[in-house]
Amino acid sequence: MTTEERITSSETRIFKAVFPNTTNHYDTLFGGTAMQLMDEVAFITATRFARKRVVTVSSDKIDFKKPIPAGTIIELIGKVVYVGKTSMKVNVEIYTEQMYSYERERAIVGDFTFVAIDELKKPIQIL
Ligand SMILES: CCCCCCCCCCCCCCCC(=O)SCCNC(=O)CCNC(=O)[C@H](O)C(C)(C)COP(=O)(O)OP(=O)(O)OC[C@H]1O[C@@H](n2cnc3c(N)ncnc32)[C@H](O)[C@@H]1OP(=O)(O)O
Repeated sequence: MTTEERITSSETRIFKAVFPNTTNHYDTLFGGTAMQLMDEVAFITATRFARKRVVTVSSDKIDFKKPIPAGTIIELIGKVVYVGKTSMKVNVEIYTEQMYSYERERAIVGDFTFVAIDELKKPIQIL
């Protein structure tokens, strides 16, 4: 499989409903919860790309562009955007969808870098 094919096949999408137990006093999704979900989808994307153990080494700027209200559906999309020697960068977007209409908008975006490691937790080549 080419690197491009691996990038395409490892693209990962997760849907969640935003319930009140994940919201703050503004009735919108907690920023920390959003970041945990983003790390999770990024981790799954990186693992599906590399098919090796990976750990998060860094998260880049995360932009919270729109609030995510309780009672909406969110879609998280993880995509590998850079492959280095032992590291790779995964871009994660969160889209908000209204439950009872087709209204949809991009709410949060950020990048996460992972390093592939061996049994001794030392960096190893991604490919
Ligand atoms: C009970 C139920 C609870 C449920 C709840 C569910 C929650 C569900 C969440 C799931 C989410 C899962 C997520 C799991 C993932 C972790 O949680 S992992 C835990 C957090 N991460 C760690 O502990 C990693 C700690 N760091 C390390 O161990 C070491 O730094 C590493 C990563 C092995 C790297 O070792 P190093 O000696 O620094 O490596 P070095 O050779 O200098 O660099 C290696 C590569 O990394 C790059 N790099 C190094 N530092 C950086 C940096 N700061 N920025 C960018 N690139 C960097 C280098 O450029 C190099 O890249 P290449 O040129 O080779 O491509």
